Amino acid sequence: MTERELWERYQRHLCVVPSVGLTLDISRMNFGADFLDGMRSRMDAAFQAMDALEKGAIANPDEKRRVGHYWLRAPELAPEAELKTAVTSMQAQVAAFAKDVHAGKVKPAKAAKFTQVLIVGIGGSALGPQLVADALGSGRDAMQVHFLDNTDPDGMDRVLNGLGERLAETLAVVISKSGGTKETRNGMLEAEAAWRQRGLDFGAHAVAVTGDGSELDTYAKGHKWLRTFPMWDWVGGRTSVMSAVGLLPAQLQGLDVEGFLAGAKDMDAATRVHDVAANPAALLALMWFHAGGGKGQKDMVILPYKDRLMLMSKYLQQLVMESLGKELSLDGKVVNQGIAVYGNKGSTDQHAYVQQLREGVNNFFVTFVEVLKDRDGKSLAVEGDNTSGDYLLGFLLGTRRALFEKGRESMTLTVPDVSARTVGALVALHERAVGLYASLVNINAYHQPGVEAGKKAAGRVLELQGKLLAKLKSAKAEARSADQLAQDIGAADEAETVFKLLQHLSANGDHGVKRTGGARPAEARFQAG
Ligand SMILES: O=P(O)(O)OC[C@H]1O[C@H](O)[C@H](O)[C@@H](O)[C@@H]1O
Repeated sequence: MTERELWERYQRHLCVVPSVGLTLDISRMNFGADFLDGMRSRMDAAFQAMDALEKGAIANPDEKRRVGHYWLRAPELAPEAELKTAVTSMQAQVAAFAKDVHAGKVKPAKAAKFTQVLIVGIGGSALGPQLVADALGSGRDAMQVHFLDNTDPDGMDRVLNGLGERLAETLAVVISKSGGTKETRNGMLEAEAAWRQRGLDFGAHAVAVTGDGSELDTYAKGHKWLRTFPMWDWVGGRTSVMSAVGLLPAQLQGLDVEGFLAGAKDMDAATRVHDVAANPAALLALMWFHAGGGKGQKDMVILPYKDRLMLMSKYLQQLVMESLGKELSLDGKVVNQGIAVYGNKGSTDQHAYVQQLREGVNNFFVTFVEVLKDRDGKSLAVEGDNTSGDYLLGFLLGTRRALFEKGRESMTLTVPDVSARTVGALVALHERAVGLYASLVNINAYHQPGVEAGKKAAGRVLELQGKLLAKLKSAKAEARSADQLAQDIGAADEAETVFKLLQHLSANGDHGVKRTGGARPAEARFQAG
């Protein structure tokens, strides 16, 4: 294709969303002239399924749940008055609480004001708040936000020690839809202990966002936390950033929550239309389908040329992979669907893996994100008249061209700035694209049965550890191999897991397990100290 033809293809296919100032350019995807027409009936079915979902159909059949994240920014569209009230009342509660915190009406026991927020959550209960905080935050925010999003002890120490004295003025926001996620429970208990060590009452510094009657809800009420905010089963974790999960942290941080919701609402209006050419979510879904043959054969590389959007790939990784990575189709056939997502930011990535993108295995397509506004205020001329921002665009366009020359496909999303409106619109765009793509490939985007297997297996590992410790204590002084100990506890088939447990136990002082003997598994001996 000549540059001239490409320019014409760009203009012909450019999807423009004036309400949020976003454009989607699909001209550098190599779909044929008849692809869009050929997909029409499948796309129509996807639109219909989406319409039904928005009207309150059971769009998540396995869990028999409705899927209501679109109502979070347009409560008037909720199918029942109670749902509308639930959303508007949550929004009002969150705003009023943040206002009281900022004004010092809700205050800590031993400091004048809350100045820090510690969010404890994981997956959908952390990634949205992390994206929003990083994309929109600044040193001028009403409160500074910190995260515990894992059960890594050293990771937690780093955050809690970093807060140090400021724990006295920190508000802990523990977020878990189910209220039973172990990583979050552990983070909460570790945070509670850190407060206690400083002679502070955790409950007077803590709020929860969780489902009514969950373990976390019961704990928060039992320990007289400041309050709890609701989460509902009709909002999925990975699409919960516009529920209290994302809105409470954003309000506390002092971000433009109204703009965030309005950007999403405007994008929803643009992506609800059944006209593919005018609907950027439909086009995205179709391009994903084209690139991967409807089977996810190509990975999605997210490349925003903007530091503030660095977490977008991480956020989309969960949204896309947890939604689309499914073994079974809606009819119960084995399909092993999914699209792998990775990325970071440009131009930084040009100095890392873009080498492979241009010359290595051609198993991906890129979504470039171009942000028109460079910065607040004027820029320095760094070379001739050129600014750093001119370079950033130069690198984006240069890389895009270099990839195209080598037959590597890409799309470009162009947005005016990284404002709350824009971030809301980008989230909503991808939520809709994921839902439509799921219909195109006939899967349920709204459950995550695969996640449970790992959790159950982890439970069995900890059970095994309990038996192992009991055995080690009863057989004190006698050093035994992993194989012997596995047999002792009736788990001969699990010798490898037993060895891994012993290796970890002996590397840490918590349980007093000592290791002697050689470095290889068969040579190692373990005993209680
Ligand atoms: O919010 P929670 O119930 O604690 O869940 C946190 C996360 O963990 C689960 O394993 C799911 O895979 C995620 O979709 C969810 O967002």
